[in-house]
Amino acid sequence: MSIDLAHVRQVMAEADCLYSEDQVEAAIDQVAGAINGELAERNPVVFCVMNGGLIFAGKLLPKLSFPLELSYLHATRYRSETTGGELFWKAKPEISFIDRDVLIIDDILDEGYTLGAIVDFCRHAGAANVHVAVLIDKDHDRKARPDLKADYVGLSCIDRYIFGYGMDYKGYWRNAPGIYAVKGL
Ligand SMILES: O=P(O)(O)OC[C@H]1O[C@H](OP(=O)(O)OP(=O)(O)O)[C@H](O)[C@@H]1O
Ligand SMILES: Nc1nc2[nH]cnc2c(=O)[nH]1
Repeated sequence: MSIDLAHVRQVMAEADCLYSEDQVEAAIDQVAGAINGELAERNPVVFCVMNGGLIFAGKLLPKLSFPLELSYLHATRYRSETTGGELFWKAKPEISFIDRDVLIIDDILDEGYTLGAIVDFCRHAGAANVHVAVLIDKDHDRKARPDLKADYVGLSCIDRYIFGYGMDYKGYWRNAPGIYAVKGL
């Protein structure tokens, strides 16, 4: 499907900045401090959830001051759309984590279907403990499992479609240096 780049540029030009780069970086520092305080002795296997978790993981990991193993997994339900559908596994974890602590890093906890499925998968596959870090938690009452909380949350946001810092608008602007809400969404 071809995409109208002029439209993609216009979305950025008209977007509302919810968090500046400095604010996001400060939130990442806080998350790193909390993880350093709690997981330093737990020898975790860390999984970055592609694609959205990439920037957050890339910024967060160098701030973690203990040895860890890193890999990725890829589960998606938005697939460049602005509403979610069926969860689709593109890549399951390859490093064994049986009886290990697992830390999942993702960009956003929105309705929570994605993280719920990932956490269930890790638990059923034998993880001793599953910890979740998200850059941002969207505030609404449509959570799939209200009991499913992230252990580490950088920021929270209003119920709008957001992009930047790993989060896309129709596949673009994951590189935006702040967190922005699309005008009208
Ligand atoms: O809480 P939920 O409503 O399930 O949504 C959150 C998920 O949606 C996004 O992934 P997406 O499916 O867009 O894939 P992407 O990471 O490649 O952008 C995001 O990265 C989270 O993994
Ligand atoms: N880019 C982006 N991805 C999402 N996945 C779930 N919610 C969102 C959102 O608001 N923005």
